[in-house]
Amino acid sequence: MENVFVMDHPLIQHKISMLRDCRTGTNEFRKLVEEIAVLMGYEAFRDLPLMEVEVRTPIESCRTPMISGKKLAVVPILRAGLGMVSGILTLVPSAKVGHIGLYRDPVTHEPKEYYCKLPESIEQRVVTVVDPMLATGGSAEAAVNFIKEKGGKQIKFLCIIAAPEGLERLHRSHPDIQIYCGHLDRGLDENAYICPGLGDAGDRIFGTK
Ligand SMILES: O=P(O)(O)OC[C@H]1O[C@H](OP(=O)(O)OP(=O)(O)O)[C@H](O)[C@@H]1O
Ligand SMILES: O=c1cc[nH]c(=O)[nH]1
Ligand SMILES: [Mg+2]
Repeated sequence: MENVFVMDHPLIQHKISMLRDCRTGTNEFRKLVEEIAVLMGYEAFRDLPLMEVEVRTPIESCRTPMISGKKLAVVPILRAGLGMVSGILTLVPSAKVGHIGLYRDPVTHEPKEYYCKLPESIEQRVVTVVDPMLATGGSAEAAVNFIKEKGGKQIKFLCIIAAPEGLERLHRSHPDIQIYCGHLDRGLDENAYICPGLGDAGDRIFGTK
């Protein structure tokens, strides 16, 4: 699928396996989510535009590439997406941070909005939406809808684990955005949880249940 990238890096796969393990506690889980976000961000930012700048080394002056003045924003889907923000900011520390609050209705599994605050001039930014889990795709689809309604144009979506159902829904609704998945799992169960998945990402990051 065009614009869909499933990661195959061994470090990402290894860390995802550790996340899945039900014996992995909150502290370690949170660290792993952050580390995976760094590794996924490294791949996802491959296409950031560069420009040549003049730099004087101790030897001589040269023209050398730096990230062009493109503005960046990272937008976690609350709560679980918060766990990936620090990893992305490690790579792009000057990015602005927006927040979109959504939770899944326990019966319909459709997303309910409770918060949305995005950085200014969103239309000029590369917007990286982060959420560890892409299950039915309802939350990601709604988040991208909000960002587009506010003018966002260049959007990337990063998830650690995707179900085929959610990936297809998000790609069908928003074929223009780039979707990066750490791993594509088998599918959803009757409660719309990803199988084998890792359980409830928000609860495991924040130690709630
Ligand atoms: O693709 P979907 O079917 O929409 O499911 C994925 C969403 O479910 C989880 O959030 P949850 O509703 O558990 O909220 P939380 O992060 O506050 O725990 C997850 O972090 C995604 O946002
Ligand atoms: O498996 C799932 C599905 C939705 N949200 C999660 O946190 N986990
Ligand atoms: Mg949750």
